[in-house]
Formats: sequence, structure tokens, C-alpha cells
Amino acid sequence: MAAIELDGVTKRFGDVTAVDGLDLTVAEGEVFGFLGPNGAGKSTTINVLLDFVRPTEGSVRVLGMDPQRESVAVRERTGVLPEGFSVYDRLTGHEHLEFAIESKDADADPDALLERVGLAGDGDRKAGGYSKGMAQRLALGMALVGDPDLLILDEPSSGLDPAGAKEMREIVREEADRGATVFFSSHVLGQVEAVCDSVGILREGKLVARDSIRGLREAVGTGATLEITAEGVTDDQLDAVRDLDGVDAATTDGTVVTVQCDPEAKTAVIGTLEDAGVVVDDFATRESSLEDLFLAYTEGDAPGASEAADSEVEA
Ligand SMILES: Nc1ncnc2c1ncn2[C@@H]1O[C@H](COP(=O)(O)OP(=O)(O)OP(=O)(O)O)[C@@H](O)[C@H]1O
Repeated sequence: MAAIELDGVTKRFGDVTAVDGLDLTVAEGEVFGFLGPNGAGKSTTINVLLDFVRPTEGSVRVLGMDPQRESVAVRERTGVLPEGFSVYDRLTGHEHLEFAIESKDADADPDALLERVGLAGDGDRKAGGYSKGMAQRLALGMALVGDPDLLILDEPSSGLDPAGAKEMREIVREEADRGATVFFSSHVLGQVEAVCDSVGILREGKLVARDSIRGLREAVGTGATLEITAEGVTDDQLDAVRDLDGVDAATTDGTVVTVQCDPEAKTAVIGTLEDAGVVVDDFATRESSLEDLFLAYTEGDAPGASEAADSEVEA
């Protein structure tokens, strides 16, 4: 059984299509990174999984259940760290956990959870005085209550310092080792890279890539990023570059043109720009990172993106 199954899910808010025909399956026990830029539809998808919003079209199954008809059962078996979690100022960290334990009717020890998320010495303080990172740790502790089968973490590392982000990743791995499925949403690829088995990249409500980290790495391994210093390159000139064989994406910020391409295509890229009248001041090549690939899928024009998504989703 899949832990999460979305089939043709669309969510519209008036004229805005937040999620657009999304097909996505996350296997039981998978640590899945759900990536996409701001406004891509990640939080809306999560809200659909938890029945906080109802899809306009499509069907959803979570842990084999229909969240619309069995929302209580789904939420009992799911631990959620919501985006922008805010604490109850006048309750202590300990009381937050007691509250979470009671609402889930779970048998858990608040002190052990505080210890686990690095708040052992701060449990008796009012959470209103917590720093952003401490509040985020508390939210993670609350999500862990009752050993959920599914953990949904929306931007879990927001507000955490590097040590906190590392501890959070360790906890995610421990949860996965226990058999939990983890659905980890972020717009920062580096955060998911260290912890996720696989990722899906959402862009404008659509899944543009679904692959293992290794698969993405291999895709990146064959490519390079070319950075060309050239002022005022137009859309037409960029389109001419995008049409070249071996070019995955081409973008510009007005002064630097960034092109993801096969190493062999580099000369053609520069030649095409120069033929179109562009004055190339300088250029440099660097190995593509996963971050570049993410940008290619989310901002650029990566033609392989939708093909990759289709083949993985169907597999
Ligand atoms: N309740 C709502 N009413 C109207 N529009 C909404 C609502 N919720 C989300 N949207 C719109 O849907 C789109 C997707 O938003 P969503 O919050 O799902 O994106 P996201 O990927 O989680 O972004 P971020 O990384 O910024 O949190 C955006 O255009 C947003 O403005």
C-alpha cells in the first residue's frame, strides 16, 4: 500500500490554480522531499492530504484512507509540523506536548520528547519566550507524539541554525528507520538532499520531476552550468539558446545569462548569442549542483523535466 496517493488532484482558489492535475505516489517508508519555489502549491497539497482544504478535482488517499471521510483516523496516524507554526504564548513547552499527547490519546513522555528535540532544559519556560528555532523544535516534538505512521513536515528547518537543522535531519532518519513515511516539504534543496530518498519538484501546481536523489545527481552529472556575462539579453535571444540541442534551460537576471547544458553545447551557446548580436563580456563554466537542477526545473525551461516526471509517476 502507498502511504500517499494523489490522482489528478486540482485545487483552485477563484482564478488561482494552486494545484493542477497532480498525480503523486509516495511509498510506505519512503522519505520524500517535496520541493518547489514559493507559491508552487506545496502547502495546498499538504492541506489537501489533511483535509484542511478540499480538492476541486481528483482523488486522495492517505495511509489507505480517504481523508475527507476518515479525517480523524488520518490525523491520528499522522504527525504534522505545519508551516509557520505559532506557539501558545502562555503555555510552557511541556504543556504543549501534554496537549498534543492528550489530543492524540497517545502514551508518550513529554520529557523524553523535549530531550529528543533539544529542549530538555527549557520545558518549563513559557513558549512565548522561545526563539523561532526553539518554537520549531517544539513543533517537531509535537509532530512526533504517538509514533505516527506518516510525518508531514512543512519547511521543518525554517528558523533552525545549522546544528538544529542537522538534529532535525537525524530525527527524520530515526523516524524512517522505525518505518514511518516522511513527507518533507521545502523550497531549499540542500535541506532535503541529506535526508530524502527521493524528491518531487512542483512548479505552478504541476509535478515537473519525480526521481531519486541519485537519479537527479546522475542527471546533473552529465550537465554543466555556463555563466555568461552579457547585458540586456532578450527573451528571443534566450529562446534561440533554448532551442539548441543539449540545452536544458537558459535564464538571465539582466547581466548574467545562466545556461544548463551538455558540456559539448557550450560553444554553440556562445556562438548563438554572438550571432544574435549579443556582446559577450565574459563566460565561465562550473559543474551543475543539485541547486542548479532545481532552478532549471522550477524557473527555466528544462524540456526533459516533464518527461522525467511522466515516466516516474507511471512507474
Ligand atoms: N486560501 C487561499 N486563497 C487563495 N489563494 C490561495 C490560498 N491558499 C493558497 N493560495 C494560492 O495558491 C498558490 C499556491 O500556494 P501554496 O501556499 O500552496 O504554495 P507553496 O508552494 O506552499 O508556497 P511557499 O513555499 O511560499 O509556502 C499561491 O498562488 C497562493 O497564493
